[in-house]
Amino acid sequence: MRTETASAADQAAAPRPADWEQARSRVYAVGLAAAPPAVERPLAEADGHTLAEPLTTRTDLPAFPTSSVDGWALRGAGPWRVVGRVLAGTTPAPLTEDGTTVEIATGAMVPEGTSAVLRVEDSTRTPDGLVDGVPRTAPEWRRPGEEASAGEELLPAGTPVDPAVIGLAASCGYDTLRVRRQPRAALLVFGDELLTAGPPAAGRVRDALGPAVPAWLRRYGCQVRPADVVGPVADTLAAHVAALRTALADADLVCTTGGTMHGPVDHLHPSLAALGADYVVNTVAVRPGFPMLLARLVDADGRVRFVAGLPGNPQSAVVALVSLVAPLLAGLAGRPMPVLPHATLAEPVPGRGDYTHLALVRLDRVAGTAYPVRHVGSAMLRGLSGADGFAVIRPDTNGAAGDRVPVVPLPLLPGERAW
Ligand SMILES: Nc1nc2c(c(=O)[nH]1)N[C@H]1C(S)=C(S)[C@@H](COP(=O)(O)OP(=O)(O)OC[C@H]3O[C@@H](n4cnc5c(N)ncnc54)[C@H](O)[C@@H]3O)O[C@H]1N2
Ligand code: MOO
Repeated sequence: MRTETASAADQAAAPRPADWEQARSRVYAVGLAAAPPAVERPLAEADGHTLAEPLTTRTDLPAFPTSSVDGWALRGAGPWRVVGRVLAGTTPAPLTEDGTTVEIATGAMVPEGTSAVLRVEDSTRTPDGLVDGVPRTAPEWRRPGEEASAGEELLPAGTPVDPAVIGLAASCGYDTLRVRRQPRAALLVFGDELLTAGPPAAGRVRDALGPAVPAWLRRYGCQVRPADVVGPVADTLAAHVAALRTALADADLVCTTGGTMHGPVDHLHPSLAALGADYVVNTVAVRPGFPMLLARLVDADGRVRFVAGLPGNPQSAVVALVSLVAPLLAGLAGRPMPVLPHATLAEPVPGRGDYTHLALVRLDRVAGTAYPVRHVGSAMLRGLSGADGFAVIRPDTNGAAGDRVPVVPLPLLPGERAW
């Protein structure tokens, strides 16, 4: 991948912005190539990780013939003489004689020799204590391998581990899973004009990204410790380089906010040059957020770390998260490239010339339509707080009502935007 990058020192202040889709593919590929080695995690700690190997079942599922009802395991024709009882969790003796039965509990192993299972509610007792009744035609037990055969692949490597996956892994015999650990991220907020408390005033704005970006990063499956959120970092090159070095010691990914341009106190590019970083992407042909960047550092021992430069305008920073950071993290976790869902535009959305336009939209999930929201300036967060994601208007096009367009979703949780 080294050929795809250019050293920070080499690139001039006005590099050619990368096409938005190409930038996404490139950062994903570079992330995948740098995915950290697999680790073993107990099932109870595996949620949110990613399968490093396919999940193959260790036994047939179910592993033994299992009664699905409470009733009677019967052999031959009835009425049947009761010769015992089998509860879940034991290996029963075979039923060897026609006309005999054992009482059986749901989940118990069906004795060898059983020809049918009769539900308790379908059974009666004869005056002399025999069991009588007519078994239902549908089988009342689960056959071994009905759900899966031993050794069968149930889920591919790269599958995000969620509670359903954890339950499946437990049911087919796993105590631990080999997973990719969650990437560790840090955040440096640049701009010592920023206020970290109270209302904005006197030319100073509140830092809106220090509190929000770590929460977005965690939703993308990163670990971000509170101590790894630092800022505002003083507006000097030395302070920027020092803060980056410290953050890079532990993190796989350091996100920075602000300073992506080339103003008098924009020190990100010179800092990357000082650290010997390569650009994976240096500016993207997207509005808003074009100054976004992703740089890579490779240690002498081959350890790879990334710096994602998020523009200072708050909505632009989020555009950079969904555009570059999300595919990078998918790659680092060994997950597939995120597939973008599509929606039908309910209203026209203008294009942005030869740049991709990411336009905040609210989705009507039932109808599959996307409504542009208001208050969407790159310095604003009001529109974002009511949006589900960004409609993608490709370069040199305008979005007309009725057009099907890709949507980059925000990593929202169930229940959010339900109002
Ligand atoms: N001469 C040019 N100037 C600018 C251009 C351009 O093309 N030519 N592009 C503009 C665009 S687009 C963006 S985006 C910004 C990117 O600037 P930086 O990443 O260098 O960010 P700053 O200059 O530090 O800040 C920009 C803006 O955002 C506010 N800000 C910064 N950090 C935060 C924060 N944590 N929370 C809330 N608001 C923040 C800051 O006060 C500025 O208003 O450059 C344009 N300039
Ligand atoms: O690209 Mo800037 O991010 O338009 O505000």
